[in-house]
Amino acid sequence: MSTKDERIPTRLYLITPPRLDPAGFADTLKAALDAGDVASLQLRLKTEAGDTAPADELRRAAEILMPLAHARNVAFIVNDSPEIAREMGADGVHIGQDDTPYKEARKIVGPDAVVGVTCHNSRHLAMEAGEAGADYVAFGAFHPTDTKVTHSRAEPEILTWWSELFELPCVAIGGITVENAPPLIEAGADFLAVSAGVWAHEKGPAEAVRLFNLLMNP
Ligand SMILES: Cc1ncc(COP(=O)(O)OP(=O)(O)O)c(N)n1
Ligand SMILES: Cc1ncsc1CCOP(=O)(O)O
Ligand SMILES: [Mg+2]
Repeated sequence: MSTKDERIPTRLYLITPPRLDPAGFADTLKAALDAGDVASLQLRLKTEAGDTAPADELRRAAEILMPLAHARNVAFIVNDSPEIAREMGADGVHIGQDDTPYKEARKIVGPDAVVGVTCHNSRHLAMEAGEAGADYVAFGAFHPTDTKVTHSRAEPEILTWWSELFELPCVAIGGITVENAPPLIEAGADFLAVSAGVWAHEKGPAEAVRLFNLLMNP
């Protein structure tokens, strides 16, 4: 087991707000991505009812926001839709347990794209996803969140368990803020997936990205 010092630093995985005007969001996104290291940006657009946003909305947002991410060497991940991920030339897709099954998603996006899988607080789901060929597993929710209705609560121990047993990266998600992030970093999260903790930060998204980076690269 690597000691904390030897570990590759945890990195930030930003999740867009669930509803946005891509043209109006562009400057906010640029400022956030310019404020510190960000590994990836997930386009996660939802209807008021919580369903995946219509394809044309995903396409328009990707057309505007993906170039901003790529210009800063930030991977662009589409949530829910492997078809849109492939069509728009995104770096990958994130799928949950109620989305396109992994094997089908992989067939659509191809072998070189990133496919991430929601595993809630389940060791079994994570081992299943890893075995199937997922590029990362995501555990959560670690804290209460208003961004998504969640039914499972994960504890930091699952990050340590995963990191000590497997090479595959693990992502922590759910209500993560600058204040509650340290135990998740210590526990072994390779990435912190954050939405409101950045976009709704009292000092603005850019400052939130700067503060998260201070935690991860002290
Ligand atoms: C990195 C990451 N982890 C988990 C999720 C949740 O995905 P899912 O369970 O499919 O729920 P929705 O986000 O689609 O509402 C995620 N999007 N990203
Ligand atoms: C998509 C998702 N999956 C589990 S919690 C969550 C919401 C993440 O957003 P926030 O960082 O605002 O809690
Ligand atoms: Mg989903």
